[in-house]
Amino acid sequence: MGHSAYKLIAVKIGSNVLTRRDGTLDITRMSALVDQVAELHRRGTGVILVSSGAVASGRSELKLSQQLDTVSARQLYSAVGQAKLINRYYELFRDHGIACGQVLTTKENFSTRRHYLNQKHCMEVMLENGVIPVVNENDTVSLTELMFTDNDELSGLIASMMDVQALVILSNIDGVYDGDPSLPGSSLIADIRQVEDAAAYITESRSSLGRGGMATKYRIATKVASEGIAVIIANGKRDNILLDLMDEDAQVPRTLFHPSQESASGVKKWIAHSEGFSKGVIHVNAGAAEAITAPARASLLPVGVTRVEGSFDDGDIVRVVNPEGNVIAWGRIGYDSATALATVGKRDEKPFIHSDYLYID
Ligand SMILES: Nc1ncnc2c1ncn2[C@@H]1O[C@H](COP(=O)(O)OP(=O)(O)O)[C@@H](O)[C@H]1O
Ligand SMILES: N[C@@H](CCC(=O)OP(=O)(O)O)C(=O)O
Repeated sequence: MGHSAYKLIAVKIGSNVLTRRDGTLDITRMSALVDQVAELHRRGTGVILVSSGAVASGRSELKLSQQLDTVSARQLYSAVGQAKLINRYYELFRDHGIACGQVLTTKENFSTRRHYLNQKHCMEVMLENGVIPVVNENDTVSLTELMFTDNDELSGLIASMMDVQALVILSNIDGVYDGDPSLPGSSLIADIRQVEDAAAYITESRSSLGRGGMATKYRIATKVASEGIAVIIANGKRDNILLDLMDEDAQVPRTLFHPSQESASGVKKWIAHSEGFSKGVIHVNAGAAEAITAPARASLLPVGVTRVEGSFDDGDIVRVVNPEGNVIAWGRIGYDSATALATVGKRDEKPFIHSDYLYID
């Protein structure tokens, strides 16, 4: 697909793109990125921004006299920093005669289909009315154990939910390197296709402000690309980066994860990103494990289920575990937990999980 043909893209801007070395908000960089988003908007490409930077901008704003624990610091800094960040975006977009709006979300907002569709609707209304959504995690109220790994994970969920054609992840590095990027022998991998596996190259190192590092970017990028969405990792500190990425003739360094040709259904995409917030566990016997993972993809029937754990409602996401105790699939369950318990092992009952709603990793 020609890049200019993108109708809707998501752009994730990492903390370190928006902050200077001393931790202060880099307004010049922010302004340059907003100019490019505004230009794309004028050309008819819808843009959803996923912007980090709340904690970093709050931290540089406040001079505290006492030491704070991690949670207090995150809550305080993000409360102040997000206000500052969105205010900047608002003013910068207004200079272009464009309105932007704030979407603050948490992992729980993706955990039930109802919340998920509600959130999707909100962003659709914004886009239909020419408003640019600026998304971030609601760090002030997120529980530590239920947080997104980082905004890369959040941007993957948003890209998948909104059916964008491309997800651009802007970081402080040109893309994925085939070795430690700080070593002279390492070079940038320009293209990653589904069959290749570059995971071995990625180390745990990350920038001083980033949460997840390249490992989450890579994991998210391959998953999103497998859903038919192009994913580009590029350097947000490079001038004109966004417009150059959209221009096929511009030779700009980046890593492109080529999109799979098979696009997944809306429900399957939701399930694929839901592993972290499944509500229950369905243990299955060997026959059922084989049937649901076979290429023909059978539905999971009660007769193959040996045990059910957890409390869930009809329509929630559950994990499917084989007799060896490994998670082999996720799916949207067709029973609440009480009815599921009463139906375990029975014949001639409707599927626990219909094959359309089963996701095999
Ligand atoms: N193979 C690799 N290729 C590129 N970057 C890598 C690799 N392995 C580790 N990294 C690190 O990942 C960092 C980017 O991730 P992160 O710090 O989370 O950025 P962001 O704040 O933009 O999300 C790079 O600055 C780099 O130090
Ligand atoms: N929600 C946080 C983002 C933290 C985060 O994931 O940062 P990054 O790794 O730079 O994308 C903030 O706005 O500070």
